Amino acid sequence: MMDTLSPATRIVDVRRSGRRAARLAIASLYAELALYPKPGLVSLVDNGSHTDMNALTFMRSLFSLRHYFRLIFQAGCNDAPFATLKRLGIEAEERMLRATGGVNTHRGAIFSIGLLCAAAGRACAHGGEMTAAALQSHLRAGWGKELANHVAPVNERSHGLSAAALHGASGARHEAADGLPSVFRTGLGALRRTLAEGRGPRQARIDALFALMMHVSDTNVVHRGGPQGAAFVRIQASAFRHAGGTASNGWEAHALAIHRAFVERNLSPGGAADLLAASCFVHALTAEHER
Ligand SMILES: CC(C)(COP(=O)(O)OP(=O)(O)OC[C@H]1O[C@@H](n2cnc3c(N)ncnc32)[C@H](O[C@H]2O[C@H](COP(=O)(O)OP(=O)(O)OP(=O)(O)O)[C@@H](O)[C@H]2O)[C@@H]1O)[C@@H](O)C(=O)NCCC(=O)NCCS
Ligand SMILES: Nc1ncnc2[nH]cnc12
Repeated sequence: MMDTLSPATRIVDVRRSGRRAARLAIASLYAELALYPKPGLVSLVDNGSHTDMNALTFMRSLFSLRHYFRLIFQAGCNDAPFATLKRLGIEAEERMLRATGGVNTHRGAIFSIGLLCAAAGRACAHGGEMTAAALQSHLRAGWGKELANHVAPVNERSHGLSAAALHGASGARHEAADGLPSVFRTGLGALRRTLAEGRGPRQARIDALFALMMHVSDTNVVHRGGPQGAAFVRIQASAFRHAGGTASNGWEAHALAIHRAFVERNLSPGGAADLLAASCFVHALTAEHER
């Protein structure tokens, strides 16, 4: 679509879009935190399988990211190189750690939702409708090659890389290198299906989380519970979904029982939680163009 806006109007439009994207990113992180029951994960009700963080830790963390998402959106508008995104991501991680007293709450979300904000900025600058397909296309066209190289960096250590080395878990790096299929296919698909069946946002987010837990190679789960823990998560998520998910009358008691089973086993699907927030972000950002 030809750009018919004047340069001054374009600048205002991009700034307004960046602020909107940042608001939606923070709102999506809060929507994930507030969802309950969420197997093994921190919510406003309890701390799940975590002794090092609670809802306040997550609130401090998401508030510390309010400028980051707007800045990385603007970097995307300017077609910034991956090195710029990486610098913004590392600076955001440092602010997150200062806000949480050193606890890793949103490292994965800084990565996945940060990349989506950059893709949104690129889509905004190139014009055209902000659809999910356009977002995924701009993510791949903008930084696909660098993300493919980001899969196994040298001289870095992390829980995710050790889970990959020890157990072959693929994690956030592979997810992004593949164009975030868990967001654009699994998470977004589950959100849309449940809403189309007439159930509300809470049920849609629960169904999306369990779909993600079934399909995602989550390095948090492998880091904490090894391959056996990962198998347990998949089996429980599959059982919930085969019982009908939130279409089943007893879904809440079933989800609560799974939450308690994960806590007993110290399991926490933090990767699936991040991807749920990322799916909620894409759904909100593209809603007006996907009718
Ligand atoms: C690419 C990075 C995310 C680094 O990835 P890597 O795997 O090397 O490093 P980790 O530190 O392990 O972070 C991975 C986090 O990503 C989330 N995650 C896991 N699996 C997936 C997946 N399949 N798809 C997407 N995301 C995934 C997950 O993050 C969430 O869980 C963490 C909280 O849970 P917890 O159990 O407490 O985690 P820990 O503290 O590690 O364990 P304990 O000590 O408590 O037992 C929290 O991070 C949530 O967000 C994984 O933890 C990226 O960070 C990177 O490369 N950064 C450098 C900057 C950069 O390049 N940025 C690019 C542009 S934005
Ligand atoms: N609610 C949550 N609990 C634990 N880890 C998480 N990672 C992202 N969201 C999380």
